[in-house]
Amino acid sequence: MLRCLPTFRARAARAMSTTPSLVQIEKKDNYAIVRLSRAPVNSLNMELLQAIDEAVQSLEQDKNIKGMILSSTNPKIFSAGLDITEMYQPKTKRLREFWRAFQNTYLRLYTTPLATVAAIEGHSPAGGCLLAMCCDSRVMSLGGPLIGLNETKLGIVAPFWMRDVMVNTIGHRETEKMLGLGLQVNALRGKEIGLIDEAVPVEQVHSVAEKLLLEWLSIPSSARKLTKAMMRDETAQKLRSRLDEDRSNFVDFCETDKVQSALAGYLAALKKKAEAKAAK
Ligand SMILES: CCCCC/C=C\CCCC/C=C/C(=O)SCCNC(=O)CCNC(=O)[C@H](O)C(C)(C)COP(=O)(O)OP(=O)(O)OC[C@H]1O[C@@H](n2cnc3c(N)ncnc32)[C@H](O)[C@@H]1OP(=O)(O)O
Repeated sequence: MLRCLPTFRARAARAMSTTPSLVQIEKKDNYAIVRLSRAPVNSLNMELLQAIDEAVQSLEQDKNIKGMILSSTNPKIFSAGLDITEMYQPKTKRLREFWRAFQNTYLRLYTTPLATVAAIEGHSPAGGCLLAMCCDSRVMSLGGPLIGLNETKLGIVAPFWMRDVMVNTIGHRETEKMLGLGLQVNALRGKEIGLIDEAVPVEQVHSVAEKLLLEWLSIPSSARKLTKAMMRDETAQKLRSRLDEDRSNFVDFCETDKVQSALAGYLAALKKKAEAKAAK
């Protein structure tokens, strides 16, 4: 048995070196930094969504961990949102499972008793914006990066629960404009409308995120958790009571010719842009 151990260790090490983790977890004293790590742009495919859900769940079960900072290994991109290739020319079974993973990740992150801060160094459109809005606070870097729910610009519609989270964050009228026009804003504008709590130079994003997290963690734990639940459970419950219906709506909507051709056009535009960038 003892002689088997090095072989087992070597195999495990080999497996780790060949299977890059989609989410990196770095534990500090009483909190963890969770870094999205799916190259090139952290687009949220089913496996990344599941990995985020599992990461948060495992931290919830660690009695030493009270909070987390959600971040990215790519300083230019927090997350490019849902992986469009999951929705384009999909297989129905996978599409349903993909949406289930998105629902689960949202519910986990929005209602986790952990204190959560999003450290947004780079772009954060659509699903990326949702992940950030699920956190208790958001810090974003000044300059180029943009954040927002841009779905309408792709010819698709965000589900009611993405809208609800935005309404809870920035209010009804700002959501009406952001969502309807598919707007993305920079950190300064984000701060003006309450989408972002702190807009700072990129090199300060992590230290300010830590400061905000420690502020949440300075509140007596049970009072903080019960208040979070009081603020968020009603919104989460709305989806929990309609999970199947929401999945069916998504699958039906996604499989329409109109949505498929909108997604084809958007993917082609992204590809063209990437090719032009590579040619420079
Ligand atoms: C009524 C009932 C309603 C039910 C629900 C119905 C519908 C569903 C709605 C669901 C809600 C949707 C949420 C979403 O999240 S949709 C995704 C929206 N995301 C975006 O629009 C972002 C698109 N990407 C970009 O804008 C840029 O890529 C960037 C993130 C700003 C990064 O720019 P840059 O660094 O210049 O990188 P590239 O553009 O060159 O991209 C590199 C490669 O990555 C590919 N890519 C980018 N984003 C995605 C994505 N979201 N999914 C898949 N792939 C993506 C890109 O094509 C490049 O690939 P290549 O290197 O192979 O060419």
